[in-house]
Amino acid sequence: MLEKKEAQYEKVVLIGLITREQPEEKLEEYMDELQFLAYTAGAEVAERFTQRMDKPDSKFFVGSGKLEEIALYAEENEIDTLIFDDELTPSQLKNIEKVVNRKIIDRTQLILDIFAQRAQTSYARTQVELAQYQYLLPRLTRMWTHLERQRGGIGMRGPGETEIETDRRIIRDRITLLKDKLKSIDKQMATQRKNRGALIRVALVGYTNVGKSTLMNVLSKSDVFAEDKLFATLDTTVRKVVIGNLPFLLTDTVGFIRKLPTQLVESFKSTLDEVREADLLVHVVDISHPSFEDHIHSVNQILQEIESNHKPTVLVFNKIDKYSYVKKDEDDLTEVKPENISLDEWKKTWMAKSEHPSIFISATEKQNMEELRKLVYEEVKKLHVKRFPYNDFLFEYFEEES
Ligand SMILES: Nc1nc2c(ncn2[C@@H]2O[C@H](COP(=O)(O)OP(=O)(O)OP(=O)(O)O)[C@@H](O)[C@H]2O)c(=O)[nH]1
Ligand SMILES: [Mg+2]
Repeated sequence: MLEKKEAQYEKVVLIGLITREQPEEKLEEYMDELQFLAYTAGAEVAERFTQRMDKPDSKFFVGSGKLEEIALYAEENEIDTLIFDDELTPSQLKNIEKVVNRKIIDRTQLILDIFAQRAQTSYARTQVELAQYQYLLPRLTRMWTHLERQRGGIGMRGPGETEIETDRRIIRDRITLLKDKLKSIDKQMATQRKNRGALIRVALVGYTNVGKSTLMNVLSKSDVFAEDKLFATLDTTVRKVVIGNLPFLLTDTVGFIRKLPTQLVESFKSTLDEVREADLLVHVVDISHPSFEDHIHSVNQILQEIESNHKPTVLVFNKIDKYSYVKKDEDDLTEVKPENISLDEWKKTWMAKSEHPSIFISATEKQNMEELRKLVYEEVKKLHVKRFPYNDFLFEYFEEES
C-alpha cells in the first residue's frame, strides 16, 4: 500500500460542491487547499469543476449532466485523475467509475496518499497503512453487498465474491496485526516519554504549513525538515531546549488540517499523545493565510477531541513578514476582508480576545524571536515552579546571543 510515487506529475481535475453549509467563498478556500494537497501529492491541477446543489447527489456526487461534462473534459485533455473535495460513498465511487474511465479519488484518499509518501519511520508507516486499510475495508464490504444484490439469491457463491471475502479477511487480519504492532510501539514510546524525566514538555501545534518545524529549528538551533508543502512533518521530533538557564523539552508535531480523515486521528494517536502529555502548547498560526482564523478554529476543535484544549497555551502568529495589508478606501462600503485589517489591529483584537498570551513573529526573518523566547521562558517557569516548589532554581533570564 505504501508505494512511492514517481516524480512525474499526474494531471488532475478537482471537483467540489457549493451547498448551504459550504457557500461559494468557503468552497473556494477548500479547493485552494485541495489544490495544494494535490500539488503536495505530485499532481498538476488542470481544471476545477464546481456545482451548486442542495446536497451531494447520492448517485454521482455531482449531477449526471455535470459528470458528463467532466468526463468529456477528461477525455479531451488527457486527465489522469479526478479528485473530489469530499469523501465519496462506496456506491458513488462505483457509479462514477462506470461513467468516467479514470482514477477517482477523494480528499481522504489524497491525504492518506500524502501521508503514505511522507512516512519515514516504521512507526509512521504502520499508522498510515492501518488508516489506509480502515478506509478500504467498508468499501470492499459495500462492493460485496453490491455484487450480492446484482447476482440475486441463487448460486451467488461465485468466485468473484469469494475473492472479495478472502480480501476482506486478509485485510481484517492485517488490521489486527498492525494494531498489535502499534500497541507495542506505543508502549515503547510511553516508556521513552517517561524516561525523559521530569522536564517540562512543550509541544508545537498548529495547522499544516504554518512554520512549526521552522520555529523548532530556530528555537532549538537544530535541523528539522521544513518545506513549503503540506505535512512535511509526520514523525514527532523532540529536542531539549534551554532558554536562559531553564531546560525543557520541545516537540514538533504533525500539522492539523480541516476535514482530517477520522481514520488518521485514530491511528496517529501516539503522535497526538505528545500533545496530550504536553504541559504547554505553543499554537503556531500563519497570519499571512487569509483563513488563519478558520485554521485556529480547526486546531482548537482537534485539541478538544483529544482533550487538550485546557492546557496552558501560547498563541504564536507567524509569518508577519509575509502579511499583506490592503487598506480600504474610506468610501469603500464593501465587506471588510481579513486582508483589510492591519497587523496592528490584528494584534489588538487577538491580544484582547484571546485567553492566551499571544505574540507576532517571523520565524524565517527572526523577527521578535527574543520576545518569543522570553514569553516561552515565563510560561515554562510558571509550570516549573508549580512542579518543583522547593527547587532553588536561579530564575534569572539571560539574553541569548544569536
Ligand atoms: N515568509 C515566511 N515563511 C515562513 C516563516 N516560517 C516558516 N515559513 C515557511 O513556511 C513553510 C512551511 O514551514 P514548516 O516549518 O515546514 O511548517 P510546518 O508547520 O512544520 O508544516 P507541516 O510539518 O507540514 O505541518 C516553509 O516553506 C517555511 O520556509 C515565516 O516566518 N515567514
Ligand atoms: Mg513540520
